[in-house]
Amino acid sequence: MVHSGPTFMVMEELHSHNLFLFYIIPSFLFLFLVFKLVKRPNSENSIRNLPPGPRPLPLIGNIHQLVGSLPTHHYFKRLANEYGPLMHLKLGEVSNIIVTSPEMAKEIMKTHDINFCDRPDLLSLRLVSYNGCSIVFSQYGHYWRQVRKICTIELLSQKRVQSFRSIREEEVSQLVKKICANEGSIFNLSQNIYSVTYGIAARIAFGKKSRYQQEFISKMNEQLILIEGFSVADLYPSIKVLQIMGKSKIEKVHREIDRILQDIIEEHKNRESGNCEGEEDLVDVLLKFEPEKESEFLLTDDKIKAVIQDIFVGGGETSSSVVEWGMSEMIKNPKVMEKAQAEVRRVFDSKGYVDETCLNQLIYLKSIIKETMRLHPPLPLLVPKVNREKCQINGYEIPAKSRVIINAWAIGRDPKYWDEAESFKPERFLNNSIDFRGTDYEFIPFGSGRRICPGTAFAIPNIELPLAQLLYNFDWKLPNGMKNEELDMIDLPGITSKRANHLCLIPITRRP
Ligand code: HEM
Repeated sequence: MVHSGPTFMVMEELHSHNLFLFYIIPSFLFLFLVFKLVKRPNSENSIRNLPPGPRPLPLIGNIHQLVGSLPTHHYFKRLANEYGPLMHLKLGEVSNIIVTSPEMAKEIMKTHDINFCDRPDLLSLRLVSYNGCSIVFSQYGHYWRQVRKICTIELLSQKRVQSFRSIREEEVSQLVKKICANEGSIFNLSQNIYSVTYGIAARIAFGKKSRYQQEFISKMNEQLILIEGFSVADLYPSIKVLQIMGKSKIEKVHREIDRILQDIIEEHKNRESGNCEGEEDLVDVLLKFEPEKESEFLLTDDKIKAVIQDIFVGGGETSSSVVEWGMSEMIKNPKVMEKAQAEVRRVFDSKGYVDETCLNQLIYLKSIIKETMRLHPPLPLLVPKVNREKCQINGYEIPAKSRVIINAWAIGRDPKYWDEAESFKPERFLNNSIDFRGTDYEFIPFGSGRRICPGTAFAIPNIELPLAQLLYNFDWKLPNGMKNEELDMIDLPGITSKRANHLCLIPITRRP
């Protein structure tokens, strides 16, 4: 879901040497400096005992320590090695608290959870979420509770997820057919995995025959990229002119998405009056709460549009990333791949094809999926939180309204909690109760506490089914005589941790 995080998005912008950054910042820094020199000290100067962190420079704070070609979660991990699991970083004029241990994560998401349940109010996110009406970016309170409850019951429950089984099976079978047709040649698995999971999300959200599907997917991707590189204004919230200037590009894409979503809603409203029949999709479900209906809780069109985007990005982006990294790790670790293939083939050979009926028997595959999310959590920095009130954590003072970032990626690789932390060893999850439900703080790919991801039941079959199909039907090798160990595992700077380079493999169809 978009999962879009504020501060670290900004870092990606810096990595890509965004022109905006270089032209706009110098022009305003001078004015800002003068302004700050005249108007000091601010309230932050008077705060004592902040968590340790590198010394900030005037104006830019610690931004310079995060500039380079690596993703932001790598820099945060390096700095945490020096400054500890609760670290204070000043980025622009904003206080950030970076959390890098299970104990500190538990403090934030369990002990003090209710204080840390808000989200940062950022320019780009405000725009794309219709003023904070999406589940992921709404502030903690009545609206968030209601809209999350509707989605959990009506869309994300086990029963509902089960009802989407035929959609998943059809879409993944199409992928298998496409791969068969490309047997022996180089196949871009990354691209095709993303289009399958987005295809599933689109069908569940809009219904079978949406003519807008492709256009919507491509605009959403455009918006995600813009969100990632669009937050200079959010580093300097007090410079209002940056907020105004920052809007234009994202506003344009957002208007296009808005138009598509409004058309889809209108189409569904007409269909509701009896034109068409078919399975209930997400838009049908949300329209039950439109203001004309007799419901206790009402959703306007804008709110419906915000929620569709949540589900769409949540349903598409994150699951694809797990499938992509899972296949990458198995290519790099051929023994794991062989063992997984043997399991899938043993379970499904009597049937002769893979469907969802026996996915539960794939115990080793499930441990591969956990191990993949340990090393490559789709949202490496989760989704940032904000605390309403000042509080004490581990003896340090956390100022009110700090942006709190939890580095789940670094926690999953900490040798203090994991043997051979950097190695891909799915066996560690066999005969082991560690799970991603949010109570084992050394393994938190879905977050924890009140704002834990509500999409786990929805996500798991989206990951298991494609992986089982890829393992059952094909053997895989790297192109151009490349050796398994030569496959790079570089992640793209961004709020979601995709592979930087597409995974391209040669499929060989298995003929039992
Ligand atoms: C492997 C798949 C997924 C991963 C790893 C994942 C991870 C996350 C994480 C880390 C958060 C933030 C938790 C926090 O703030 O502590 C989140 C929030 C959220 N996710 Fe997911 N997610 C996945 C799939 C999905 C799916 C399939 C959906 C829906 C179809 C979904 C919908 C949401 C929503 C609506 C939120 C916002 C919750 C809130 O703020 O109350 N996610 N997800």
